[in-house]
Amino acid sequence: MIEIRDVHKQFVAHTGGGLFKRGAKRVVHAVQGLSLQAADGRITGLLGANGAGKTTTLRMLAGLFPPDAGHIACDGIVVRDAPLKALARMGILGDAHGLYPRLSARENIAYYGRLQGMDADTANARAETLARLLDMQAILDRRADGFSQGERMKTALARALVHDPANIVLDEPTNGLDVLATRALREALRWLRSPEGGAKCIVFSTHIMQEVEQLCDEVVIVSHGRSVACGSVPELLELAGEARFEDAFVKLAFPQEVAA
Ligand SMILES: Nc1ncnc2c1ncn2[C@@H]1O[C@H](COP(=O)(O)OP(=O)(O)OP(=O)(O)O)[C@@H](O)[C@H]1O
Repeated sequence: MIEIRDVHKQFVAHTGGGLFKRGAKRVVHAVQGLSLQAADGRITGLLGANGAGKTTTLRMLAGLFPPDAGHIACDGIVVRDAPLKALARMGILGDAHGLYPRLSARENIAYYGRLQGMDADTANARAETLARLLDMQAILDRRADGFSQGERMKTALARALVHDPANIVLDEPTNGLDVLATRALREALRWLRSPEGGAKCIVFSTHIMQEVEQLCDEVVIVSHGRSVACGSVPELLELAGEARFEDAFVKLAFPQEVAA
């Protein structure tokens, strides 16, 4: 279970300037009041436009930097207080997949297993199981350099799942994937959500409506760093009084623009 409560984060960005001139500083309010509650055995989508604050939120959940304010916990463990303990309960697929190019897919996966404290045989057996789940047996013993985008994503996802975490966090996982790879990923996520797949708590960010409609049990709409609405797709349609989800999203995420 993942709980994010009223989280805030601002950055100082440098604007303008030049080779010999300092630019001005500008405060960017990347996240300014975002909350999310993701339960086990459910897929929760963080849906927002470009720059809405999704990646920043997921990076704080992954303990990469702390929030300025607010509460982030995984299975009751506060990420800020015990990041390693919280991370051990999460499998994270970030926006950069960062595979070791000289290692095979199997070695990339097993190496992460070893870092998670698994012995070599267990890590290797787990790589085989995940290769079957993600339909990547054909590339398991190929070196990662030269992998396609879809092959890189599958390897990175298998690596994130090697320690069989109860919580799975994915940042825009279908970015750059073709229709078959996207469908395969959806299938894998549905299985991981099911009781046979471990009833995982799955959180992913996206700006793609179709993905949310097809996968999510719960959607949190993020706009300008804030969570502005949450619920199932039918609940959000009802809340917005719209028949199409895209129209509901625009109405809930950008009410001023719609009214103008
Ligand atoms: N390190 C940083 N320094 C300055 N500004 C940042 C930094 N990281 C993020 N931002 C800004 O914070 C805002 C939110 O960015 P974020 O990457 O979280 O959005 P997002 O919803 O993931 O967008 P996208 O869908 O385009 O990836 C943006 O305006 C971004 O420019």
